[in-house]
Amino acid sequence: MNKKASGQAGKGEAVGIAASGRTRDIIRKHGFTFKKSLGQNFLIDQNVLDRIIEAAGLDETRGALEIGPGIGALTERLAQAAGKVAAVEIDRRLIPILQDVLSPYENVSVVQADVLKTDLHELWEQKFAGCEKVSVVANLPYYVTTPIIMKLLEENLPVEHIVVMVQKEVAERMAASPGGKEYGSLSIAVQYYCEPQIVCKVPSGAFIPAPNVDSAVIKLTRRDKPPVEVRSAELFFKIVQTSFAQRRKTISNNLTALSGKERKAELADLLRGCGVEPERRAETLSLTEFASVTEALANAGMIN
Ligand SMILES: C[S@@+](CC[C@H](N)C(=O)[O-])C[C@H]1O[C@@H](n2cnc3c(N)ncnc32)[C@H](O)[C@@H]1O
Repeated sequence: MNKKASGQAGKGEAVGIAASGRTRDIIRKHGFTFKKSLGQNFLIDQNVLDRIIEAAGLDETRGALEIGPGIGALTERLAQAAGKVAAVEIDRRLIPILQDVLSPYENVSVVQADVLKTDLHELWEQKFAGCEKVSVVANLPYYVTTPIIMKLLEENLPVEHIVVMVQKEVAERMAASPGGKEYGSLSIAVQYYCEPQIVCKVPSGAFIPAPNVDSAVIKLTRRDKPPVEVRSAELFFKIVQTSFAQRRKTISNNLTALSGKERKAELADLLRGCGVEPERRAETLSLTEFASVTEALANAGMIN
């Protein structure tokens, strides 16, 4: 197995395709049929697998949690690179195929479950005892990308990196800076907990069946502490969500939902005090500005 990354793509560039017939052979052997409703687009490209494994930075002291192993193309590579691997797959039909494909590896355990209904803290304790660090590495089912990412971020799991394949536009939203249309509450949530880096863009031909959208691999490195100080993450995200409630409205108009119309003038003064003109839109505010606004509104008793 070639472990060396062969694609030369730099940050965010498209990676070259090197399709493998192995996935097709396994699918044929087991007579597997894809379920679109479960986001089943299997990765058949060796260059992309190389890039994911390289970005995850695994070794025998580290663990990897894979969400949605499919027929195990990435799982096999994780088993070779990490000390322990746990893979959570919702589709029961894939379990015997995974048992067959992964039979040479003693360090992999497959769990049949919906990851969104799984107690990940318990899974961590059961599957990763003795691992120094654990990363999440996956080609995510696109229909549930955001709920999975938010679960991983909000549950405060001891994750080192999250290296995931997602729809290209979603990767761009996660990594976006203030001022553009991609920047929104997902960017802020991701950047509050992690440092994002787009590893490579991936064309639809890297999968079978080919999805209708382009994809990208993104690496999220968990921060030791958030880049801004707020009295409570819950209040901070309440301000962010409310500020983006209607993107075309000004921040002042959106935040009136919290302050009440009768305190609109006071709200405008508070925003100015934070260096934020009330006519600005949420998409122009940095994390630091959202943190200042959170503190000002909390001090004024406009949110609790
Ligand atoms: C995009 S495919 C990736 C398959 C494989 N890892 C690969 O790269 O070829 C997504 C996988 O996630 C599984 N899946 C979908 N929803 C899931 C959920 N809620 N929990 C766990 N697995 C899920 C699908 O059955 C499928 O195997």
